[in-house]
Amino acid sequence: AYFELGSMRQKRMLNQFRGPRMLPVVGNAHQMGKTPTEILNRFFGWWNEYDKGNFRYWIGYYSNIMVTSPKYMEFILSSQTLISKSDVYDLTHPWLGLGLLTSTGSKWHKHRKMITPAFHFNILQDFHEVMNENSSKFIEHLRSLATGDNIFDFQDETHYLTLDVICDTAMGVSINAMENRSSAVVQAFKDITYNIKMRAFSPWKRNNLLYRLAPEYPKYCRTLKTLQDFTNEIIEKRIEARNSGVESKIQGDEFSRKKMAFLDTLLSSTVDGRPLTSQELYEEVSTFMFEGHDTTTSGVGFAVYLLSRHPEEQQKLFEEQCEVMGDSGLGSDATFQEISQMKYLDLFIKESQRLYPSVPFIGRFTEKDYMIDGELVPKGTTLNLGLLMLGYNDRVFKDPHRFRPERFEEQKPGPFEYVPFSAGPRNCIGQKFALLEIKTVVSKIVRNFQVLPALDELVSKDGYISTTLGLPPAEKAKRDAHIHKYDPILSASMTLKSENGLHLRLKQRL
Ligand code: HEM
Repeated sequence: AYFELGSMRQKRMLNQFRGPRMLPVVGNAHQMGKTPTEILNRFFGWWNEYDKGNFRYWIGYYSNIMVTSPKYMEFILSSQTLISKSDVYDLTHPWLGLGLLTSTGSKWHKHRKMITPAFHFNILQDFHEVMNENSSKFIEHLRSLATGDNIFDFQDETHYLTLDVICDTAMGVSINAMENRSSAVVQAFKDITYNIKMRAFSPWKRNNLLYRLAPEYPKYCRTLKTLQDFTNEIIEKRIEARNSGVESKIQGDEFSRKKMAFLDTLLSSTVDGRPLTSQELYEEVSTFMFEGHDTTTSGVGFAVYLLSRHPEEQQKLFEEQCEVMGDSGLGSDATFQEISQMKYLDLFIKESQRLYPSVPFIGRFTEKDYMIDGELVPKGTTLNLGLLMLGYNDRVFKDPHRFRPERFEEQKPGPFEYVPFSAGPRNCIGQKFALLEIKTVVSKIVRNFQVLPALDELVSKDGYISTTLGLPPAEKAKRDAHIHKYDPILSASMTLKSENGLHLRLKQRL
């Protein structure tokens, strides 16, 4: 009775929205599905049913609106007040606390202003050196895997690369994850990101109290402690080194790099006229560690996945590399400027983020009533912004299941019709960093290897992707017949590493 009475006003207001019929107490929870794939299919099913617009659904007494209309996107993403995150972000709190991603109100405003200069053009150029160094190492490692018809899990390998890049740029230390992959810290980073995503899709494990009963809970606590100790120790050492003025003098030491790590920017910054507290430093550095490597892993992974399925587009990319780098420059590092000249690569990454955005959904929570596009959205509503769905809207992207990078040249989507990095004041602060890293790695891969799927028959024959997300049921059934166990995106979800991984083969070009 308490919950029913408490949600009466919301129910009355939300009835104006289209959405599936709900049952008492459970709402629509019984229809959601259990696995990430089932959940995504359910969302796409409703989205098609409600004419590719917004729809509301209830999980028990929690009201949700799936937002995909550009007008709503614009209102929400441009708002300076509707910036509180939905409860799914609470899953990151034990690790990240309240850093830039999860904080709200004046803390977020002040920290955003303070952190913005950390992505200044000059700093990004220094970071590009780190990206180049690490991707060269990565290429050498891939070379050792590119023997004969060897099949390996590409996503898994990429994870270590992006971890090395973010550790060096965020904290100024090298953990050499590519070589020390079994170290406790490296595994801890890997485990915690998997854990957060897995819990987001699991209604029971999402609950903190119930999660304590899960068999993996003790391991989760150990992982958390490993990460907290590691990050706090780096911060302490960095502060000590700064205080004693020995930063640049220790030869061969992990603190000897001259470039400015993100942590250094934080240590030289102030909020309300005071330096950041240890807790604030910890929260922001950890946020960057999380946001800065998992997203780029899937960014590189999905781009390379598409390379393997679409040989014509791969060839076009290779030709562009020859043009920009010159035949004799194919083995060298691309400069910042050369990367910006790679126009087809830019289109290719845009198209891969349309189909497989690294961040498929983002969430907000209304702390008061909002009037959006003539509709009253009541206080206490969770707004799930379906960035993933935007890419499959055939009113914006003609023939959306077709992989065609050129589409971004021919017709630009509106400012709120394609937003893989979000938009407005709370957009991705690391967008330029991310694109630079993804392009640096992909450009090197294309120059050095021909990327092939695990099995030849997985190559797309008609330019269409094999993912069935968003297709009407009849077409979906037709394509389902071609699903192959090696295809990671079909066999699992967009966001969770599948049981099969992203299996590829490489043939050396250089
Ligand atoms: C392909 C790569 C990436 C994608 C697609 C991506 C996407 C996004 C999206 C959609 C948001 C909005 C989240 C929300 O509103 O809840 C976001 C926020 C954020 N991103 Fe990224 N991101 C990427 C890489 C990075 C990198 C490399 C960094 C750091 C080096 C980074 C740091 C952040 C931070 C700190 C926020 C929170 C910003 C704020 O709330 O003010 N991201 N990102």
